[in-house]
Amino acid sequence: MSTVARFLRSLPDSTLPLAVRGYSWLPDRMSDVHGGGVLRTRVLGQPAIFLRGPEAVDFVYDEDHVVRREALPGPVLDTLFGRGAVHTLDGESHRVRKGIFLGLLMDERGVADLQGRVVAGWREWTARHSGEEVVLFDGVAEVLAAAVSEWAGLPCSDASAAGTARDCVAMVDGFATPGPRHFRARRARREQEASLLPVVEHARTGRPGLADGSAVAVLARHRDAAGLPLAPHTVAVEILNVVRPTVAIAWFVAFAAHALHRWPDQRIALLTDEDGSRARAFAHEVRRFYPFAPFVGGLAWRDAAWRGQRIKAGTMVLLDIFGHHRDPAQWDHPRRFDPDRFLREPGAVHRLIPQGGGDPATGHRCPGEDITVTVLAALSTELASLGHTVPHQDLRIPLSRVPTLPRSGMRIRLP
Ligand code: HEM
Repeated sequence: MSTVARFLRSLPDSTLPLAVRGYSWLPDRMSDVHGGGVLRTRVLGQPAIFLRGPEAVDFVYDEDHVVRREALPGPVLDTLFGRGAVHTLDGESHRVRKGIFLGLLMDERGVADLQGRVVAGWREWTARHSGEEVVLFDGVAEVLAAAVSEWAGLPCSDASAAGTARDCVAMVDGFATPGPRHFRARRARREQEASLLPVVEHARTGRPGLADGSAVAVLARHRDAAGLPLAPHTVAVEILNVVRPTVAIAWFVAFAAHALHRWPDQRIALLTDEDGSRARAFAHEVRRFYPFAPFVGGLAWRDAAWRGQRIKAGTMVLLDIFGHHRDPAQWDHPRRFDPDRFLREPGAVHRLIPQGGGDPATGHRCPGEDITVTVLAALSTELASLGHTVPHQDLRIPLSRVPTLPRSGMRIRLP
């Protein structure tokens, strides 16, 4: 065995401390290298290297260094993304599949249509529960599930929206943790995938009223270069890759309510927003300041080097998202909640990586960023003008939990 191989084998496995300490585990352990950070360890028994810094973003999003096939562990596929998802593809097959998502999710009119449905659903929900004390996170997840289901072309009722919201939240909540939350996530995915198979079948045999441009129609009727359709299970997986992350915007909305409560001046800023720029800056700062996706990455497919660090083929290469957004080398006063940083320096938005880095058209960066920012900005503005009160509750955000939330789920009393 070579010296390098012996060194890699001797590294401690960090899976357990990572699961126990969550977001707070990594930043303390990164050692600084000029212009970035690095940590060598093992995750799930595999050699892994965590990287941080702008050049690390470029490195991780270069397919010449890092690939996705066989990179994502089974427990993440069976909960968060689904087997055969776009997240697991490389090269030409990724480009073709990603093209479907770019067309569906980055079309301006489509984004505006979804935003309109979300805001209408929100107003209806706040009116229906007027005077009640509600858990904002749960309510918003249902509003988002109903809006995105209809928008995507899924048959939808109040009851099915509640079930979709519950299952999508479970899939996100349980992907990074062992135990009951993880088993709930697996069951939620199994049940949602199974319930979508007849929907795919129906879309293929000509469901009356199904809009041609909807996610269900486009994915179900897609033909690859050889003229072959996607397997029904793959279509179900990819429909969920539209619905689930849209429901997950509820995490950011709960954080937005937390920020408006903690820094009331922000409410005034949103109420006096004339052109929507403050609301978007606020949405960006919520995505920077509050923790959500902890890291992303893949596998080094050949020996490579980053800033003098040798990376052997087969090493997991992970980009530290949480640390990136708190790095004083990249952000002035990173621990200050300051949406104006994006108004003072509009280019700062390009340093954000809460939904991955690089170019969504050519790499794995999230194609749902426009939707996320648009919906989050709209609901933040709705919250600012709602006139709700925030009852006494536990608003601490535990960093040991991934994903995390204010402990109370953010309870508010509606006017
Ligand atoms: C809650 C807000 C969201 C967060 C935090 C988020 C985060 C992410 C992250 C970290 C990635 C992985 C990037 C990588 O692998 O390098 C990703 C990919 C993806 N996201 Fe999002 N996302 C969000 C919202 C959305 C929405 C609203 C949609 C669709 C409507 C969406 C659809 C996708 C898809 C399809 C991919 C796979 C892209 C690929 O592999 O090429 N996401 N997202």
